[in-house]
Amino acid sequence: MTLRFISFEGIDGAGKSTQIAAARVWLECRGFEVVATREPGGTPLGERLRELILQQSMAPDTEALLINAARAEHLATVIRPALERGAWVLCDRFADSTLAYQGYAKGGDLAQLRRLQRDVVGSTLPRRTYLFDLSVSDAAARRAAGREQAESDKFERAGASFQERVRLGFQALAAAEPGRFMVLDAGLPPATIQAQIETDLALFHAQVAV
Ligand SMILES: Nc1ncnc2c1ncn2[C@@H]1O[C@H](COP(=O)(O)OP(=O)(O)OP(=O)(O)O)[C@@H](O)[C@H]1O
Ligand SMILES: Cc1cn([C@H]2C[C@H](O)[C@@H](COP(=O)(O)O)O2)c(=O)[nH]c1=O
Repeated sequence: MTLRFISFEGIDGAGKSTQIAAARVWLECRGFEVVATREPGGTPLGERLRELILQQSMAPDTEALLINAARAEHLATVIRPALERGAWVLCDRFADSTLAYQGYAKGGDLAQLRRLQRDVVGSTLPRRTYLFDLSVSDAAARRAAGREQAESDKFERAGASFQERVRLGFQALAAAEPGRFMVLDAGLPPATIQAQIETDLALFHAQVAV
């Protein structure tokens, strides 16, 4: 059921949204339905929770529970129905972000976060995860060039050492599951990364089709 479920992960500003848009076009040109979505968010309720999660300071357990509440709604009303009708789901962040941000970067208990994840996500896990690996300074420069500071959220404002811990967290997650993760050098030009993803999607699509 999760064969066409793909997540895109990485620190803030690493280039995920840019490549999701390209992957969407690639798949749609081949006749597939694509649902491109994001976390936290992806549903009307999830987008309201996103505002709180990204802007409001809160206790660590509250944050993890709200993120997972948004995820439960997202899975029930968007992700699972899309996968069941055969659509591809391209998700801008999923459960790995919770382990990287709330776990590795904020110091949350990884075992507890994984238990919560198991309860909420069950077996609806991405079959492929593209990790956009980029230096914290390059990502910050991209964010600064791409938008006004006033639009930044609390995670982006948490500083370079926080983003560094997020990056290391993602690298640890990728090392533990090399079959699911494909680590991309997000410092390469967009067209190069797009070609790498398209090559991978072509192989991946062939496996799904048989
Ligand atoms: N490979 C790249 N090289 C240089 N700039 C890039 C590259 N990919 C994306 N960008 C630019 O960097 C900025 C951030 O890209 P994008 O929004 O795709 O990142 P993101 O990972 O989705 O960010 P966020 O996590 O903050 O939503 C944008 O201005 C985008 O045009
Ligand atoms: C899913 C998820 C997200 N976050 C953080 C990571 C980012 O800073 C924001 C989302 O912003 P983006 O522009 O959509 O990338 O939320 C988190 O801390 N934990 C999570 O599980």
